[in-house]
Amino acid sequence: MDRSLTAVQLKGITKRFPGLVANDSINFELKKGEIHALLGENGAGKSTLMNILFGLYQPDEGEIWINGKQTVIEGASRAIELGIGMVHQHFKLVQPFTVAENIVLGNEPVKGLKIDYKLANEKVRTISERYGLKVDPQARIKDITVGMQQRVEILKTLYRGAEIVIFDEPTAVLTVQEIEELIEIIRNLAAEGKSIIIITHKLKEVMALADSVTVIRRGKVIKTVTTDETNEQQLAELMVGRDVSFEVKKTKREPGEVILAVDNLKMKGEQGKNALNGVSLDIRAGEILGIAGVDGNGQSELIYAITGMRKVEGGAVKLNGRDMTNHSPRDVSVAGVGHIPEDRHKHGLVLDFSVSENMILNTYFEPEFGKTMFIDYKAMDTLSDKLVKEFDVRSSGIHTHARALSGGNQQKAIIARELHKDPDLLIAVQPTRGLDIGAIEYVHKRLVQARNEGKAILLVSFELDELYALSDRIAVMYEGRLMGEVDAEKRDDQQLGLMMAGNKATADGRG
Ligand SMILES: Nc1ncnc2c1ncn2[C@@H]1O[C@H](COP(=O)(O)OP(=O)(O)OP(=O)(O)O)[C@@H](O)[C@H]1O
Repeated sequence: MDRSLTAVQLKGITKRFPGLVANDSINFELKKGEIHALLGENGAGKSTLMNILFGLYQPDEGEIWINGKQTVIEGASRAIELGIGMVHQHFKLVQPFTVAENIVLGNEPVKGLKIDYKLANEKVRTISERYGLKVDPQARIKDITVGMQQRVEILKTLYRGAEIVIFDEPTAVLTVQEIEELIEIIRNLAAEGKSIIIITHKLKEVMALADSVTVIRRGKVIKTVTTDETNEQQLAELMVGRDVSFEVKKTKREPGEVILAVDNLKMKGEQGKNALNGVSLDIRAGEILGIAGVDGNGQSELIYAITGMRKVEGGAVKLNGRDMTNHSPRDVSVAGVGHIPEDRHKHGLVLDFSVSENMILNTYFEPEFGKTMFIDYKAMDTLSDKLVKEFDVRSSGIHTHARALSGGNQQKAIIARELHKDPDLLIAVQPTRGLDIGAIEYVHKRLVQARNEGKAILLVSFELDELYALSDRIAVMYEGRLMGEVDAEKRDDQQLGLMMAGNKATADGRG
C-alpha cells in the first residue's frame, strides 16, 4: 500500500459549543494504511473532532478532505458512503438479534422479496475470516461477551465497506486478553490497507500499536509525532503540559478498626446461577483492599450487595459493627459509604441535571442544603464551584447538563462528590476508567490520601498496574467466590493470573 496517499485531511476545523471552543483550528492528516492515535486530556476535543469526521456534528469552520477530495459530510450515512466507519465506545447493537442480523442491518441481502439470511451468514463469515475477527454469526448479541460485541461493531463497519475506521476508546471496556486480540485485529486491518484512527488514553497501547500520534490539548493540536521518535513520558507531558509521575507514593501503615465486615454473602444471578457464592471479607480503617478478577465473576454483585442496590439471599454486611444487610442505598450512603460506581451513566449521574445538582445527589436532604422545604441553590452552587475547581472538572460551567461533559470529566465530578462526603468506607469501581493520565495521577493521589486519613477503601479494577499501585491487599474473585489474597507488595502476575482463572492461592498466597 502507498503510505504517501492521504486518506483524511482536516484543515482548520473549529467547533464551538456555548461557552467553549471544543476544536480550535485543528489540522490533522491520516495517511492510507496508517494507524494514527489521537491523544489528549479529558475534554480536549477528541470525540468532537471524530464526530465531525463521522458527520454527527458540522464544523463551524474548516475543510474536510477525503481521499484528496474536499467533502461536506452532512450525516453518518454520508460518512458511510465515503467509506468511513466508527466503532463507538457504547455499542449500538440490537440485543435480541443475531450477530449476522446486526451486521447486515439496513443493508440486508435480499432474494426476491425476502432477506437472504443464508447469504448474510456467508458474507459475515467471509469478512470475519479475512480479518481474523472470529465470531459466531448465529449467536445472539445478548449471549456474547463485550469483546465479541465489539467485533460485531467492527465487522459491521467493514461490511458497509469502511476504508477508514475510527475507534473511540476501544480498550476501555475490554479484558487484558481481549485487548491483545483487538491490537492484533487492528494491525490486520492496517496491513490490508485500511486507515485507522484510534482514541485512547493508554500510552502503552499507543506505543505498541500506532504509527503516529496527534496530541490535542484544550481544543488545539499541540504536536503530531511518529511513535519511533517519542516515548510514554514525552507523550504524557505533551498531553498534560507538565511532568507526570507514573509512580504512586504510598507508605506502609498499620490499619485500624474493622470498618466493613462482609460475611458469607449469597446472591442469585441471572439464569439461576449464583452470582455470589459465600463471599466474606473485612476492610479496616486506613487500608485499600483491591479486588482482581475477570469481569463478570461477581464483582458487580458484591458491590450491589454492600451498597444495598440489590438484595442478598444470605449472609451479612456490617458497617462499623452495625448491621446494614439489605438496607436501602440511601441508608447505606447516610451510614458513611461513598460509591464511585461502575456505570457512571446509570448509577453515577443524572445526565439531565446540571453539574451543580449532581454534586448534591446524595446529600440534598442534609441541613446544609435543605433547611426548609426547598433546596438552598446558593449553597449547592458554592459547593459545586469549590469541587469543580479542586478536581479540575472541565465544562462550560456548573449549570451545564452532566450529559454535555466529556466522559472523563463526568467521572471526575462523581469522584469529587463521593470524596467530599467524607465516607468511612469508599467503594471505587474502576475509578480511573476513561481518565487521562494527569487525572489518573490525581485520583490515585486522592485515594491514597483518603486511605492515609483512615478511610477503608474497596477498589475493584481490571487494571493490574492500578491494583498493585494502590492496594494494601489484593483479593481475587472467581465465579462468585474469593480465591484468596496476594500481597500487593510482591507483584506476581502469574500467581494472580492463575487465581483469576479459578485456581486457589498457593502456599505463598494467603488463601
Ligand atoms: N453537545 C455538546 N454541548 C456542549 N458542550 C459539549 C458538547 N459535546 C462536547 N462538549 C464539550 O466540548 C469539550 C470537548 O469534549 P470531547 O467529548 O470532544 O472531549 P474528549 O477529548 O473526547 O474527552 P474524553 O477523553 O473525556 O472523552 C468538552 O469540554 C465538552 O464538555
